[in-house]
Amino acid sequence: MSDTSWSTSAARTGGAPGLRRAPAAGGELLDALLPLIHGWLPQQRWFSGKGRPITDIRVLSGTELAAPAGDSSGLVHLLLRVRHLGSGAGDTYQLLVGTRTTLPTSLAPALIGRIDGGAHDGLLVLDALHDPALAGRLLGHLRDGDRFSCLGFHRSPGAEIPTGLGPRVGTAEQSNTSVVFGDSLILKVFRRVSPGTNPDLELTLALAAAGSTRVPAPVGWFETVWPYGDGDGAGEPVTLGLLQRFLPGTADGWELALASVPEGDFTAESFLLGQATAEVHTALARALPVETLGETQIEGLADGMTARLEAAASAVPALQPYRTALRSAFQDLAELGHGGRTLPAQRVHGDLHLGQVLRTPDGWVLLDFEGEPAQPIEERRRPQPAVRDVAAMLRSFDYAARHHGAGPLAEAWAKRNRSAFLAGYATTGDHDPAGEHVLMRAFETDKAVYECLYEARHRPAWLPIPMSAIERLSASPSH
Ligand SMILES: Nc1ncnc2c1ncn2[C@@H]1O[C@H](COP(=O)(O)OP(=O)(O)O)[C@@H](O)[C@H]1O
Ligand SMILES: O=P(O)(O)O[C@H]1O[C@H](CO)[C@@H](O[C@H]2O[C@H](CO)[C@@H](O)[C@H](O)[C@H]2O)[C@H](O)[C@H]1O
Repeated sequence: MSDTSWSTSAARTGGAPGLRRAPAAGGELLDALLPLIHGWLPQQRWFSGKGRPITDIRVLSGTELAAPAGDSSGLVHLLLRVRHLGSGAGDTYQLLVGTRTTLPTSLAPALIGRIDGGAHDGLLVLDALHDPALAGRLLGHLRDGDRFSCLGFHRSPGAEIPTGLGPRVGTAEQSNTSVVFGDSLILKVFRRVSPGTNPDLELTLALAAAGSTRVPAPVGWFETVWPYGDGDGAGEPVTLGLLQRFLPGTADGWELALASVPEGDFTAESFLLGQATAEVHTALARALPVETLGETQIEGLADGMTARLEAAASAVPALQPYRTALRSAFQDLAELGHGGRTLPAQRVHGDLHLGQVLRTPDGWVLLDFEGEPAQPIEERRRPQPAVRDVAAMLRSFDYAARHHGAGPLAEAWAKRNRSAFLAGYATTGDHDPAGEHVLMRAFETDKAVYECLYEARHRPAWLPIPMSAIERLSASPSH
């Protein structure tokens, strides 16, 4: 299949990447697209730089995905480096941009803008994932295992990708964009990307290969090569999208839990969720490398948590009064190591919460193994104590309980479900985290600190939820 690509420079041009081999038409199209994207990008839910003025948008790579004969619409894959006032290297975003000469009314919400002047005057530019025909073309590339320059599409061995599946974009508030095809498949297109295989792909493939049914089966993926010619990550793979089986008619744990707060009985589900989490941990520990953390590594873990606390406290003033008390949770963790304790570490989910689990008729399924989106991929791929996920899920019960306000009933709901989850985990896992007070307090504190920063940035009205945990955790010593 032919392709036109505008790759990035391998050479250093004043420290910044630039375009190499830009065919006149391609370069012109990119020049015309960028001003439109500049205005559109900050309005997207997945754009993480909201509120910070954009100083610079640079095309790291632009690849045209050739159209089938007779199709006049264009499809261009872009990796864009966006920099903000006062920030360093910036973030890299993935866009799939469609071009059309006319636009049916139904596609109006997908419109990014209209090119005004030049060789492409009047061309309509749209978010291709919201255009069913263009999204269908992407699925076709996955089916056929196509390659366009560095952009490679893959179908999992033995997996089938049927034709004729109608696409629709998922409505969930997301960090990425997912397209559901005919209630059979779901394609998650990662929006903010970085060098390295995304753990969502890596762990899903590993779990499926191990025969686990606790993740939707991976069906395909597409990737490229990190387009910087120099510096960190040069030449590393970059995961761009993951196609999985869609599980229709399921409800996520957040919706189900909320429906039972504060008086309903959700404990049987929480117990099963604890079991499912432990099963996934066991499978991950068997399938992927494990480590034993000794004194120095445990100290490093505790130092990392302290550093996160300090960074969060500078950004969220409400955390300031609790800094000393919270630091003690991390000091106690370091003391475990000094006292000769070692900790098993393994690959984990990394951002487990009730919104990341689906209840199917056969039980709970875990989604989105990406880890915390703000962490570098290298960090997210590091083996860690499995209790990180356990503590994160406990936080989620607290969130659900307090979603409609605090009170004794909400508190009792959280307590019941946290205990049931821990009990379920202990019956299936190889250890009982409930007895690990120091570990649990350190990881729960670390998560609540992360949540304060997350909420302050994304949903300030929710900040009181993690802040109430901060109050509780700072008042309760580990011993
Ligand atoms: N395989 C699937 N089957 C059914 N629904 C899914 C599936 N994968 C994701 N979803 C739905 O899409 C939502 C977002 O998916 P997720 O992987 O968490 O994306 P993001 O990383 O953008 O948050 C989930 O909460 C769930 O409701
Ligand atoms: O789902 P994402 O991978 O985008 O994760 C981020 O957003 C989550 C919110 O959507 C956030 O989770 C926090 O809020 C949840 C309720 O909305 C709650 O269940 C979680 O326990 C709480 O941490 C997550 O932290 C963030 O990384």
